[in-house]
Amino acid sequence: MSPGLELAGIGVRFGGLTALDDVSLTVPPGRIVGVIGPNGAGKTTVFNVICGFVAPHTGTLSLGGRPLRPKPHRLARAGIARTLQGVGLFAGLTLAENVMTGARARAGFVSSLLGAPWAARDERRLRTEALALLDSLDIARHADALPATLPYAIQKKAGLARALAARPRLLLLDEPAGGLGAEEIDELAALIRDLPSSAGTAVLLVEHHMDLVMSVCDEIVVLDFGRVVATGTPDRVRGEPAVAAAYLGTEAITPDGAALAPRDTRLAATGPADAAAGGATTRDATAGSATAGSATAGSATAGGTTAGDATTGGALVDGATADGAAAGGAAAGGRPPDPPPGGSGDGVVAIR
Ligand SMILES: Nc1ncnc2c1ncn2[C@@H]1O[C@H](COP(=O)(O)OP(=O)(O)OP(=O)(O)O)[C@@H](O)[C@H]1O
Repeated sequence: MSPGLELAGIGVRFGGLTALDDVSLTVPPGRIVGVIGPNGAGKTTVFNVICGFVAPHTGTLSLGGRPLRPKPHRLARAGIARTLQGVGLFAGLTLAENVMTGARARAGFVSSLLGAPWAARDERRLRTEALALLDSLDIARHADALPATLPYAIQKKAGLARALAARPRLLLLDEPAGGLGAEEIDELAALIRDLPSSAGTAVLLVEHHMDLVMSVCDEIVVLDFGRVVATGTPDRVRGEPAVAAAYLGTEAITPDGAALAPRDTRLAATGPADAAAGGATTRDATAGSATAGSATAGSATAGGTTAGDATTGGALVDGATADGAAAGGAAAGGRPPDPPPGGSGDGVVAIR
């Protein structure tokens, strides 16, 4: 079996801020790997590297055994599909038409553009495929409705259908549980668990909802301050002290023996930008430290080197951007306080 996604030694800096530091992870075909970590840990940056919105300064990427040099507008051709944190459907297209855009991205259909004689047949085939996908997610009855007329959970499923229509080798799921209720999340978990086995797809999931992550992932990679602090099965990761430290701010020892200070007091000046920032943290300031926060945000903004920043959205299908949805890569900002131990509002549940 050909290898799936491999990231080796990926490093990303935004000015003086180290967003990713020597991050390595593998997602074999047919497996689901989750990336978790507190706010600002670097999860979205991992996705943005894979999608080509952010260029790493160290490390290599490969997909299917070949070097991956992602171009955001050609992701589907590279075998990658991504769902967005929001929904990101095209507002003016029906659900079926939205899903058809995913299939077009895969196949590079130009027949309809050219008015080729076989265009109508191609379109019928795409629609049949789209309806089958919507049916598999139990939303085919909404095929001809516009997204805005439907409940959020159905729009989310349609976003998933559109990504699947590209028949990706790698599926990136960006906080799929966001905005869903408990019952809908259970249903989503069942769908996600079925994805790789049915198509041999490698699935990389970024999600704050721990119950979902723990229930669907074969393996979990835990990031904190841009570093991998734990990797393993859900059961193993759950018991890692470094994970508790990352989420709860307790002192802990990483698997390689390095001491981790409580998260909110950790300082790590790494370069001129930090010096200019008056020795502020290399990451977002912690809650309650307004001075460090503005200094860090200032240095990051000044040094921001991404191709995407706040406008990296809508990269679900090649050449397509949907109604302004942002796929991450937000400009530097303060790191919101982490949820309290044992769970919080906003659907975020801490490790337990
Ligand atoms: N384009 C950018 N320019 C400058 N700094 C950035 C940029 N994108 C991300 N960062 C910073 O890099 C760090 C990692 O951000 P990232 O969005 O990857 O974290 P995250 O784990 O996805 O957080 P969240 O859970 O809040 O979405 C943060 O400190 C963030 O402010």
